[in-house]
Amino acid sequence: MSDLLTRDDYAAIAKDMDFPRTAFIDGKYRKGSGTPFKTINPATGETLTEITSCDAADVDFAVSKAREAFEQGHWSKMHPGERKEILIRLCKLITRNARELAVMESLDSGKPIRDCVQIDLPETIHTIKWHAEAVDKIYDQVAPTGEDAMAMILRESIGVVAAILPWNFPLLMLAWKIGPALATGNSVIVKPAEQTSLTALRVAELAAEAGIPRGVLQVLPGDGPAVGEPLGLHMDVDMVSFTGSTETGRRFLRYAADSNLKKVVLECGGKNPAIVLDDAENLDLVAQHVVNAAFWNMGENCSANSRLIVQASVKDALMERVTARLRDWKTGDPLDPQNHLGALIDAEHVKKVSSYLKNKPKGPFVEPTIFEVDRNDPLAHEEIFGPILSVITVATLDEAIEVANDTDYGLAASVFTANTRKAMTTARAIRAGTVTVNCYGEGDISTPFGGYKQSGFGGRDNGIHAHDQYTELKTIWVDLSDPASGDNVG
Ligand SMILES: NC(=O)C1=CN([C@@H]2O[C@H](COP(=O)(O)OP(=O)(O)OC[C@H]3O[C@@H](n4cnc5c(N)ncnc54)[C@H](O)[C@@H]3O)[C@@H](O)[C@H]2O)C=CC1
Ligand code: BAL
Repeated sequence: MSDLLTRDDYAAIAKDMDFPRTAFIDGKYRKGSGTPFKTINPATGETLTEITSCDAADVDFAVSKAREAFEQGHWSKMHPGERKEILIRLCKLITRNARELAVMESLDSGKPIRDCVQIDLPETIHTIKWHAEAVDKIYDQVAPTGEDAMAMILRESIGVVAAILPWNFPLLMLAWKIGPALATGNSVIVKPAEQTSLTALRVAELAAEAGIPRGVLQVLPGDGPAVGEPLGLHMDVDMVSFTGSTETGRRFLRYAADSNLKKVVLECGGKNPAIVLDDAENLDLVAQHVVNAAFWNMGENCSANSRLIVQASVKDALMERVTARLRDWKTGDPLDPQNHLGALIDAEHVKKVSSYLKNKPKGPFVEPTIFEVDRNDPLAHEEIFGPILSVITVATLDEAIEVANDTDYGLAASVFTANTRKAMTTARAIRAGTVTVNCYGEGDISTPFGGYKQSGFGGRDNGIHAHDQYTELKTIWVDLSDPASGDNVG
């Protein structure tokens, strides 16, 4: 907590804050043509500011500017080392403004300030920097053609990318998308979630200050139908990279099918299991991981371990420790650094999460809740996206794996056991993009993140694998055979 200020300090920063109110298009703040909408502080219900929504005409204009920038090549054809320098300059500007951005993120999303300061901001900066630093160290390939030819396999920027963002990690998801997409030379149009547009707009302003050419990074606030749909259907958008619900992800596949077959990469929901076997060591530590995995970010996290699958003989001992650990996790004012849980994103989401609870919360603050359920209970299957943990007791390892895989999702999982062979066979048996052993996490920036089954489609965020999303492969085949031999024809 040493890097945290007091609640009063954060409130003072919030009081003096200027919020963006318009889109960021073609290198400057510009009013969209749509209707203004309120951006609300979920913790207080107060209006932070009104933002002018964009509409389909603004999408057309931004796409034309993105295309123009891409064709001109001031960014797309810039030496990768120079792109790296500019992105690192952006990271320095974000660092310089980190305190303001952390408070803005907390006010706009209800996330606890301690997480914004200690996780979201440092991870955002680290992500952009990592991709920037990687991009001038990647070599293309030469295929094993034999002596008579030389075939080069090159990666080329894909063109105009639309990044559609969720509200649960506004800055970090922005970084997961723009880090690799900009590093690889694309023009990017960001559509933030309508609940949380502020920090993306501010970062676009900082990107211009850092030297990213106009049209290369644009931010278009507005809701799904106003901005997301026209981007998804646009004939001159080459790719959509989306994070959000599986339902909306499906729409983007339809938009692509109904327009130009743009590439679509989806990172969607999860109902992720944590399996605790009876030989798990250090149950105090396991309990810490279980609590963090289920309740971090109010459970508004696609990779939350919202199902705990525990072997019967160890269940009581574990649950005692989980309950004890939870006593330290306080819920309340997001600007108070003592609180681990802040406010849920909006009234509609509070209503959805509350529908699973007997004691209805009075406001946006929902206390962590644990249910012991049967494996067929809806609580064991539906993505709630709130601070609710469903505990399912099993007898054997085989049953644990069967229950873990009994879901439409396949984003992440954790397994706790002292036995390496069991850990590895379980990790392999679980159909999920990330499996952590004796810990909870999403890996780090060096490891790909994304889902099996209905948790994802088409690619991975993070790691060098993310660069695959934002590049096309081109083969250049050169005939080296002797023209006099005639072997090079037909
Ligand atoms: N990372 C994740 O896995 C996330 C999952 N969710 C899940 O989705 C549920 C609903 O949350 P929402 O905010 O409604 O998520 P959503 O998936 O509808 O929203 C994500 C993004 O898609 C855009 N969008 C929505 N409808 C659209 C449409 N018709 N066409 C184009 N773009 C559209 C939104 O404006 C936002 O930018 C949550 O309760 C949670 O279960 C929500 C956010 C993130
Ligand atoms: N946990 C990072 C991705 C997401 O929740 O949207």
